[in-house]
Amino acid sequence: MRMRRAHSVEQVRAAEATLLAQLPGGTLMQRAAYGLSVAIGNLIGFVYGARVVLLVGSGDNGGDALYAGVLLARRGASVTAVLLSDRAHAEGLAALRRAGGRIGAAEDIPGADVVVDGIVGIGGRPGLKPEALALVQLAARHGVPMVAVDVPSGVDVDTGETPEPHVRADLTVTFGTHKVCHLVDPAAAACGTVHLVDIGLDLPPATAEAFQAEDVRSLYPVPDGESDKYSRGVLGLMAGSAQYPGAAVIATSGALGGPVGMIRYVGPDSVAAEIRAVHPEMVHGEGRVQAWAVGSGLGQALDKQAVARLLAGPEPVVVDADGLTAIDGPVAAPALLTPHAGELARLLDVPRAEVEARGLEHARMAAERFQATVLLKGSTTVIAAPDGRVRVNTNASAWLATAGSGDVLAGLCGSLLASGLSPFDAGAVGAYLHAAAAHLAADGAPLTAMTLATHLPAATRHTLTP
Ligand SMILES: NC(=O)C1=CN([C@@H]2O[C@H](COP(=O)(O)OP(=O)(O)OC[C@H]3O[C@@H](n4cnc5c(N)ncnc54)[C@H](OP(=O)(O)O)[C@@H]3O)[C@@H](O)[C@H]2O)[C@@H](O)CC1
Ligand SMILES: [K+]
Repeated sequence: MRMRRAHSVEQVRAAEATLLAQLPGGTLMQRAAYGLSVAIGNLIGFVYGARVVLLVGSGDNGGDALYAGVLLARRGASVTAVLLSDRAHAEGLAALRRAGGRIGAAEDIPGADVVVDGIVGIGGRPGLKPEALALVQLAARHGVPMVAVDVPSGVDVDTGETPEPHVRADLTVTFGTHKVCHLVDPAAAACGTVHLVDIGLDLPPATAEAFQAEDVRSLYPVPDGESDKYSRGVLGLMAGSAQYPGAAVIATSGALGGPVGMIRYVGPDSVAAEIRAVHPEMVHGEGRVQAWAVGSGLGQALDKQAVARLLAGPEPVVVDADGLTAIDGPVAAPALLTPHAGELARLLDVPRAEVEARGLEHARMAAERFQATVLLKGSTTVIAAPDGRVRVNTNASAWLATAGSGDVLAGLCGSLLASGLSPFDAGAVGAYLHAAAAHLAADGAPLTAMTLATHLPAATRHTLTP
């Protein structure tokens, strides 16, 4: 499967307007409603005799729900529409009545087989009005599956933020393209499974992209017959300390689980000895490198000037953990910064809760301010380039939240940089493979950073094998 692309509401509206001008009225809504009705049937597993409740708001989102209701009613479903506005889509409502649907109320919800959220779509503001919220909560209390039309009503479509109450769907059926809220948490978590229905929109470059295996395959630096350890790339590692020697061991493991040909460690003898005990192939001491990974576990041993020299230098550099504290302005080197929410909050001097609530916005802000690619770690990892492009990684495993997991990622991303990927590509490929390794290693149970790192080759093999 190819990259999942998300577009902004503005982009969708523009593409829709072009197409609307070429097609008979109502065609797009019919395409959307047909895809929606099929997806609803697939979710509940039957249509004939199914009890379907539509929550219908004032706009075209409600119109989609009504026309999907028409198609389901024609196939033998019992369809009721709960109208949340006296301006519900008039033609859709008339068509539903003709197909045998009726106007319903809250008491239809507890016995329903599915509730369809047509409250608001891309025209919605965040939040639900009290009446809508009560209906949504009623469905949740009775465990009735919820299908969101286009987006779960109440989320912020263009940012993935959820400042107000919103729908939590089991399935979201969207049209034409993904929206940012389908890819970026916390809204993405409220979408359930996302099903995309093609309605023929001709779209510009995406606002955000989510990598799939095929995208990783097209970028991964696979060595060829001419490769040697130097041409595959040498990674300089400035990580770990007497205080945290393990971070250097783990980052080395992450790097060796990537495509790099050799690791040079720069740091104290005692830490080098610990790395060597696990990875005898590591080389200790300065020398030519194609990229740097700095920061993991430096603790009080952090030499800000040494990090600042790398940030000013020509080689690309991954900056993680303590290394991030050396950044106070635009970075000259091609750089990939890998903060978690707390570290990004410190970098931007804003409260952590703001970064957690509005990750995409803050990752973008930092990328622009520091002229570096910013990979913000989280349940969806956001990767923002200084030119405004955004990628998100949506296949994370909750087991990844374990000590040392970030050191593995920093090493892996460094390895990808040293092999020639740009910071933006290294971030996206690194985040994807890191998560893929976590799924393999955890397999539904806890994992450690070292097991995560040792599963990188298998995760890479799975991903690179079509
Ligand atoms: N674009 C496409 O390609 C296609 C689009 N299609 C469909 O159209 C949908 C967009 O429809 P839309 O433009 O009519 O807007 P929609 O989301 O139904 O909102 C309508 C009105 O709701 C109101 N409102 C706002 N916030 C609210 C809130 N929190 N709680 C309650 N009410 C709220 C506000 O009205 P106001 O309150 O300001 O009077 C607003 O004007 C799209 O998502 C997709 O499903 C497909 O049919 C085919 C192809
Ligand atoms: K909706």
